[in-house]
Amino acid sequence: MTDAYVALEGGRVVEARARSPGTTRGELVFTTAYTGYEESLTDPSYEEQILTFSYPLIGNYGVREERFESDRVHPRGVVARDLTEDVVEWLEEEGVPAVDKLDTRDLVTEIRDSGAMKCGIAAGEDVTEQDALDELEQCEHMSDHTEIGDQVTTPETVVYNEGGDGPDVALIDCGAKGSIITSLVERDATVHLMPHDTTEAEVAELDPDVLFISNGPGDPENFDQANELVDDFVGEKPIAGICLGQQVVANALGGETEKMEFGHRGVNQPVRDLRTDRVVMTTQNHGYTVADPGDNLEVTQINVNDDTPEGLENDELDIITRQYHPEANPGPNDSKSFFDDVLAMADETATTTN
Ligand SMILES: NC(=O)CC[C@H](N)C(=O)O
Repeated sequence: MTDAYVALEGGRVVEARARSPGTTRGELVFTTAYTGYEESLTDPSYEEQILTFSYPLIGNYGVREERFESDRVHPRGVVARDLTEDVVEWLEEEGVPAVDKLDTRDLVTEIRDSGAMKCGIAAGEDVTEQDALDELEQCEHMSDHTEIGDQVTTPETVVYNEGGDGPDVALIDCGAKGSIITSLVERDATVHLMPHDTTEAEVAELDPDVLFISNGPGDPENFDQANELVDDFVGEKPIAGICLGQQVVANALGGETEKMEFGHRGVNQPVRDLRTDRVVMTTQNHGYTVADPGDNLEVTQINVNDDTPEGLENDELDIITRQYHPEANPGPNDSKSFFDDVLAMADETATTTN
């Protein structure tokens, strides 16, 4: 019996099985990752999106809190071929609707052909096709979620590894994954996780060794204050960024971002470093990209599949950003040395100014 419906932009409705009941809406995206469902489901970058897993069986090794990237599930809904009881229980507790028993290959192919799309879901006893279409009708474009930063940021500054021997990092929380904090703390940095709307005066008072803009959901143009901070501190402090962070840094320094067709979504995205000519496999989940890096940033890494910028740098101004996720979780650890490079910029500045 059909007790769930997935309505796609354009009006097509796909039948499914309800697992975690409810109605929901969001931008329909996918991940091709075959592991790491706990990490993906707790990644704040999926806020206001519905996540489709293309790998057919999700939940086969349980749900463990130590693998979470934040303290809650962020996608508005979950779609998979088969979800295990463990995952369903978790999603029910979190109040996040989930459906399975539908052809996810077909869904992902449709997203790849038509681009990221709006989606409405209705799941549970007595729901109708119309309920899913009503949700779809109310679904907003990602770029219209102008206050999305408020939904994912820390309400106040939190300090990790206070008194550590390494540099002080002001990590501007646009929806930061926990593994970014862990990667810095493992290198003995002190991380000051600060709200996305932190002011220039607040950062100046802290006087960190590095300004780091985190990953995050939605359109980078909706993170005005993070953009301002980059503009305020460029040339004064080393600057780093991951994913949305790279996009914000580019926008702040005269570049431009744009929405991609369906984004980069998986844990096997090949990236070429143009300085060393080496290729690494990377984790990615982004729907916007830097269309023009502007005059201040050199493109040092590109995506092998479509040549889009994956790394931006300015050696003189001490800026280094990545479009992919060096912190992994999920995905390969090939580019963890990014964090060493970030902290080395801080050490160099400390040596030259002392
Ligand atoms: N993971 C991220 O930080 C995603 C960045 C941005 N929200 C995008 O979709 O492009």
